[in-house]
Amino acid sequence: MGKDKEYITTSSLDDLIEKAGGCAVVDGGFATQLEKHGASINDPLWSALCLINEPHLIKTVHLEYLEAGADILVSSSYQATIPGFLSRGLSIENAESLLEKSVKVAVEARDKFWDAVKNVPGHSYNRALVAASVGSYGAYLADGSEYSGNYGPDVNLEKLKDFHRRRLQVLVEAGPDLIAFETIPNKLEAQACVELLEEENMEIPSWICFSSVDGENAPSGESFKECLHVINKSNKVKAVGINCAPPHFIESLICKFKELTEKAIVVYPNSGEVWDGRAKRWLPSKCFGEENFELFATRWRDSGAKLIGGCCRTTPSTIRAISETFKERT
Ligand SMILES: C[S+](C)CC[C@H](N)C(=O)O
Ligand SMILES: N[C@@H](CCS)C(=O)O
Ligand SMILES: [Zn+2]
Repeated sequence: MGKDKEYITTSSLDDLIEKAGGCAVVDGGFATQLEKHGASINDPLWSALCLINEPHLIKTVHLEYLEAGADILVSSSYQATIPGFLSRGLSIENAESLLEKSVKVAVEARDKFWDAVKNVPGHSYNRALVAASVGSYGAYLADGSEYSGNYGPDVNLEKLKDFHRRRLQVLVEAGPDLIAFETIPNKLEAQACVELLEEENMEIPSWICFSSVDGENAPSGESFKECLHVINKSNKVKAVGINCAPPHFIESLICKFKELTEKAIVVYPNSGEVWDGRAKRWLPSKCFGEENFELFATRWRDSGAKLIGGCCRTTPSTIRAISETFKERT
């Protein structure tokens, strides 16, 4: 009986973590790697502009992260939203089809890569999972508010649920393995995500990641204790953590999260550079260089994180270093 229950509640995400030796590797900055290929994304749609202008680059970037050893690909939909696309003159049908495309391209890249490597003797890859990226409302606003959590007095729970609902439905219909809520900056939006997962009866696992600008709290100033209290009530959320925050915040946040939740912990920090939302550019990190990333990643793994990768300004070389370091130790 105990075994049956265990079997039934095991998700594809748990399986992957186990196959990866206890800690799976998430990919790195999608937008960052697009830019390395010359994509211009200084735009309110940011990385989602590529879905319109340069869709061929999306698959290239996904394949580069797979080749580097990513166990999980995060799709190109972070800043892809129906209102965002409508404001560019696209129809609802076109907007939805671009959302669908963001997942399908990632699935195609995963399948192509896996077909090529699965029978190669001695290969060290896992069949990757595709996470549909759901960026925060602040990402859509394109004013840097995913790092402040300040949505103003007019944004309430229902408005956030309305904003996320249709996009989530379309992304999930396209067939990802999981849902990745990214850079959630406040408790209200975490609540909206949790309620939507229940109301829409989502059957694939989700993770919810917060940003953090002080290394202790959500960007809104609300404590992670409050934020995780909301998330712990949901069985649909399988992992919770931090993305796109500086790497030197991560170890202590993992320790904090371990006290606040039984869920798996996911961390994929940025390079430590700081986003200037007005100028739309990254400002240099004061105390972090990319060369340290895999050493930090080992400490995050030893602290108990089960999903580790990179966010903005990290690249396939960051992910390769993490993947190789982890594989040496398993
Ligand atoms: C993760 S941030 C660097 C993405 C871009 C931001 N939402 C903006 O549009 O300004
Ligand atoms: N995964 C996103 C960034 C999240 S902050 C992207 O690179 O498009
Ligand atoms: Zn990021």
